[in-house]
Amino acid sequence: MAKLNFGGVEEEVVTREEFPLEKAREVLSSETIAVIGYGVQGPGQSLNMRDNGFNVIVGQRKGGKSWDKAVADGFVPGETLFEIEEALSKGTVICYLLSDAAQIELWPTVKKHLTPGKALYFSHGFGATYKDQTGIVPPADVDVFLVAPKGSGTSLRRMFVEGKGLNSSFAIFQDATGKAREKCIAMGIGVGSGYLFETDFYREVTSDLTGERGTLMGAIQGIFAAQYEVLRSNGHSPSEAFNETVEELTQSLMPLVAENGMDWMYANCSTTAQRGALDWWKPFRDATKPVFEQLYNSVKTGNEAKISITRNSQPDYRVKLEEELAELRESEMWRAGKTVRSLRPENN
Ligand SMILES: NC(=O)c1ccc[n+]([C@@H]2O[C@H](COP(=O)([O-])OP(=O)(O)OC[C@H]3O[C@@H](n4cnc5c(N)ncnc54)[C@H](O)[C@@H]3O)[C@@H](O)[C@H]2O)c1
Ligand SMILES: CC(C)(O)[C@@H](O)C(=O)O
Ligand SMILES: [Mg+2]
Ligand SMILES: [Mg+2]
Repeated sequence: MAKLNFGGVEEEVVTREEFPLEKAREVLSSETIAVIGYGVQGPGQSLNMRDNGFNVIVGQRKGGKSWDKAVADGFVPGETLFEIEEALSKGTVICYLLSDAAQIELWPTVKKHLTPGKALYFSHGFGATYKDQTGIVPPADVDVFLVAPKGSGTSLRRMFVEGKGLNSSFAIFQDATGKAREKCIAMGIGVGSGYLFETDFYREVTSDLTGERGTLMGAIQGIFAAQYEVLRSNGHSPSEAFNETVEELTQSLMPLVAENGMDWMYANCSTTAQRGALDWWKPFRDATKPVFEQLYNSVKTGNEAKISITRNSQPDYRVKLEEELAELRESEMWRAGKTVRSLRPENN
C-alpha cells in the first residue's frame, strides 16, 4: 500500500502501480466471476473486467430489458449469460449487484450457492451492515468483501473506455480463505478503479448514503432549486436563471474545480466574484450544516436504510420512482435546461 498525505492525514491507498493488472489477473486466474444483476453497476463492472481479461459471466432474469442489454453487450446466453441461479452455481466469486432492496428477496437463493471457499462481493456495505433489516448474514466459510466505485456504473465504464479510472473504496468483511484481501484488491483493479482506499462496511454505507443524499445528489438539487426560484421570483427569465444556476457550474466552473481545486476556480473568476464567494460560502455552510447533521443521524440510526428498503420493495416502486423523476424533468428549471443543452454548439 502506498502511504500518502491527505491534507495532513496519512492514509494508505492501493494504486495500479503497486497492484498491476497482471497481478490482479493472476490472483483471479482460476475464478469464475459471476456478476448477478445487470442494471447500472453490473454492466460497468462486468464489461471492464471482461475487457481486462477476467473470466466473467452474468446472471440476470431472462426476458427483461437488462437481459437484452447484456446480450447487446456481447454476453452469450448459455455461455457467458445465464439465469441467476445457474450463474450462482457456476460462479466462484459472486458479485451481488442487484439493487439493495432486491438483494433481500434473493438472499436465500444466493446463500444456497455460497459453498465453502467461494467469495461474496458487494459494491455497498448496505446488506451486511443492516443485517437486522435485510437478513443478509453470510456463511462463515466464505470470503466477503466489497469494492464500491465512487460514482455511477455508467461513469465507471465511460472512464475505463477513455483510459481513466474512477476511484473505489474496498473493505474486507470476512476472510475465510486467507486470500480475501488480495482477491478483493484484484477485483477492485479488475473493475477499472483508478485507485482504492480502504474502509469497512459500516463506514462505506454511512458515508455513501450521506454523500448521495447530500452534496452529490440531494443537496445539490435543493440548492439549485432554491436559487432558481429566487431568481425567477425576482423577474429573471428561465434561461438567465438556469444559466446562472446550473449551466455555468457544470460547463465552466466545476471542470476547473475538478482540475485544480476550489481556490483555482475562484482565481479564474473576477475579483468581484471572488470577494462575494469568499464572503458567502460560510453563511451557506452554517445554514446547511444542521440539515447535514440531521441527515447523518438519520443514516446512523438505520432510518434511511429502513425508508429505502420499505419504499424500494413495493411492487410498483419503479413506477413511483419514474413519477418522481418525471416531476423533476418536467419542472420549469429542468425543462429550461433541456433547451439550454440543445443550444450547446457541440449538440448541433
Ligand atoms: N448505481 C450505481 O452506479 C452504484 C454505484 C455504487 C454502488 N452501487 C451499488 O451496487 C449495487 C447494484 O446497484 P445498481 O444501481 O447497479 O442496481 P439496479 O437498481 O440497477 O439493479 C440491478 C439489477 O437488479 C435486477 N433486479 C431488481 N429486482 C430484482 C429481483 N427482485 N430479482 C432479481 N433481479 C432483480 C434488475 O433487473 C437489474 O438488472 C447496489 O448495492 C448499489 O448500492 C450502485
Ligand atoms: C453513484 C452513487 C450515488 O455514488 C452510488 O452511491 C449509488 O448509490 O448509486
Ligand atoms: Mg449509494
Ligand atoms: Mg456512492
